[in-house]
Amino acid sequence: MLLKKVYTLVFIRNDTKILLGWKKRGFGVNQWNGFGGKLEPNETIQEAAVRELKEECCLSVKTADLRNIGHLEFTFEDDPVMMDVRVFSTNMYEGVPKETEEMCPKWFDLDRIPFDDMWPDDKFWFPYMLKNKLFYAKFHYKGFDTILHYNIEELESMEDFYAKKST
Ligand SMILES: COc1nc(N)nc2c1ncn2[C@H]1C[C@H](O)[C@@H](COP(=O)(O)OP(=O)(O)OP(=O)(O)O)O1
Repeated sequence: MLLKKVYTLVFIRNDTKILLGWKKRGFGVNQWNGFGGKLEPNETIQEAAVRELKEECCLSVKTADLRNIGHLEFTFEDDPVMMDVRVFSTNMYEGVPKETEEMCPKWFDLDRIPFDDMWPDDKFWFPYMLKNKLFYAKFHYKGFDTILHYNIEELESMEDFYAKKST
């Protein structure tokens, strides 16, 4: 049986650029990614997303300005934990991105995303995000470099997706 752990993943972007962070420690170290992490007790997913963004690159966002744009599930061979990742995006934020002990932020042009230095799954679902399509994707890894199989689908509505998932 799989144990589920919920994570957030936030992308700050506008029509031409996206903010990524270079992970300096922990899971996914030495790769670019969005900003996020595990939920703390008694925290909503949106609250966790806001907190992790602030902790990792010093930007402030309001929960109401976060748009849930996708859902990712990651499993790893011989590991009973499924990572359940809620993906958010916004162009509404306050502050200037700053390096922290966990992440070093940098803006990238949307046509120059550094996929060679990112999780291998990103190249499959980023195109949905960049075209403003909602998505649900599952990836099963062997180790951290090899995707054994995956599935990705476009969604009409995140609300309908979560409503169906909970039944
Ligand atoms: C496996 O593929 C993944 N791809 C992408 N793009 N992002 C992933 C993948 N697996 C995990 N993530 C995301 C989900 C989270 O945003 C972070 C991992 O969070 P982390 O382990 O750093 O959580 P924290 O609560 O910040 O951990 P600390 O206890 O170290 O602060 O990566």
